[in-house]
Amino acid sequence: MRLDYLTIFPDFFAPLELSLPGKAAASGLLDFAVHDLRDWTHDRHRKVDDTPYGGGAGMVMKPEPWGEAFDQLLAPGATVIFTTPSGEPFDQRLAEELATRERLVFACGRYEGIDQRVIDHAREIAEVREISLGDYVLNGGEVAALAITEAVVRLLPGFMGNAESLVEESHAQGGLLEYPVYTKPPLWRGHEVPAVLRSGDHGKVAAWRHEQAVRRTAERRPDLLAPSVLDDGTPIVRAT
Ligand SMILES: COc1cc(COC(=O)c2cn[nH]c2)cc(-c2cccnc2)c1
Repeated sequence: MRLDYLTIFPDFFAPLELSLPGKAAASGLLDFAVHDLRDWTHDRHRKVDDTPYGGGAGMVMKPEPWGEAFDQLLAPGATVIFTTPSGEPFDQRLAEELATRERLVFACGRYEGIDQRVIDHAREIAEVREISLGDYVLNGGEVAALAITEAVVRLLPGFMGNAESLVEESHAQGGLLEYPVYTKPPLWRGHEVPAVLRSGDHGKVAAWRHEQAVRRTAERRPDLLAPSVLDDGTPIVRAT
């Protein structure tokens, strides 16, 4: 998989040098490049933003630098990801879908956003996904791009040392939250490890873990348990 990042803060992605296992990058499993959007400006001030048509506070990112950057980066088969509060919600299912792509180009917006024509133009030449990390506003799309990168890359074959742990993870096991986990010592500051986990009875351990996952999900994320459609397929719309 090839990953490209377009940003006015390229240093934001320095952690990728640390976090993406060196062997993976070296073994050709993964290749990435960070690009400074200002490299596609031609004025003395390397201007990337301007005032919004229609007025209003803040600045909007100009279309020209993005267009020239895309001309260079959007090889056939690329998927462009705009990280934005107005995007589709990112979840494990979407991570699994993105992990099937050959090339992801992250377009990290700043200010009040990117001129809409950039997204409209990108849709004419590539697969485009507008993705939100959550219902909050960040100053830029870089943090979301890093989070999405980590969730996707760890799903690629050969990345997780112990592929078995991927299978067991929550949001993959029928959408239940993860059960509580324990390790040595058996007693710590007056807290004991649940006896069942030390019983050696794998059946009982599995049952206990499932029960804990269901209980935790019911307490913290009842929305994950509630059906979204009626038996006849009619979508259930919940009053918020
Ligand atoms: C303040 O307005 C914004 C902020 C951001 C930064 O990203 C987030 O805040 C975010 C991302 N996932 N959850 C929140 C991006 C855009 C934007 C980007 C592209 C096209 N259009 C708009 C706009």
